This record gives sequence, structure tokens and C-alpha cells, in this order.
Amino acid sequence: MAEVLNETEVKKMAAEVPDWQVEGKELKQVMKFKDFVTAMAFVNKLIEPAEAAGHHPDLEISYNKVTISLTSHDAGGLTEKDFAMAKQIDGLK
Ligand SMILES: C[C@H](O)[C@H](O)[C@H]1CNC2=NC(N)=NC(=O)C2=N1
Repeated sequence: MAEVLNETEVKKMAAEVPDWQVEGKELKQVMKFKDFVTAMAFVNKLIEPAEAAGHHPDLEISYNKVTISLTSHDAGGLTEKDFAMAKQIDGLK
């Protein structure tokens, strides 16, 4: 299991993913799309990297708005896995 990062480590890693906000034990990004179909197409792109990493984002879909939350449930907080997944998700845009 990956280790939970301390506050200093979280700040340092968060600077590398400026589109994401640290909210408590989560890394969050709200993405807006043209419509529901485009939003869902993006959500579907998350399947492969999430399965490959064995690390899955929590998703909230509201029409054209997708809220992506990353946390390491098993570790109980943010780990390097969350930041790695955030970078991968940014690469899918
Ligand atoms: C066994 C399997 O690797 C675990 O249940 C994984 C699956 N995906 C996961 N995803 C996330 N975000 N956090 C986890 O702790 C987690 N655990």
C-alpha cells in the first residue's frame, strides 16, 4: 500500500498539477464539457488508465460537468498514486 503523504509533500506535489485542488483528503477537479455525450466520452477514457493502475477516481456526473476526486481509500488519504493518476487524467484532455 502506498503511504499517505504529509502536508509538505502534498503541497509540493500539488504544485505539479495546478488544475487540481486539494480538499481535505482528496484531489479534485471539475471539468466542463460541451454536453453530456462529450462528458461521458471523457469519463470512458478514464477506464483504461484506472484499471491499469488499479487506482480509480470517484466520479460525479451532472450533465456536462464531471467532478473527479482522487484519494487512496486503502491508505486513508492522498498518496503518490493520486498525483500520478491526476497527471495521467490531465494527459487525456
Ligand atoms: C485491490 C485493489 O487494488 C484495491 O481495492 C484498489 C482499487 N482501486 C482503488 N482506487 C482508489 N482510488 N483507492 C483505493 O484504495 C483503491 N484500491
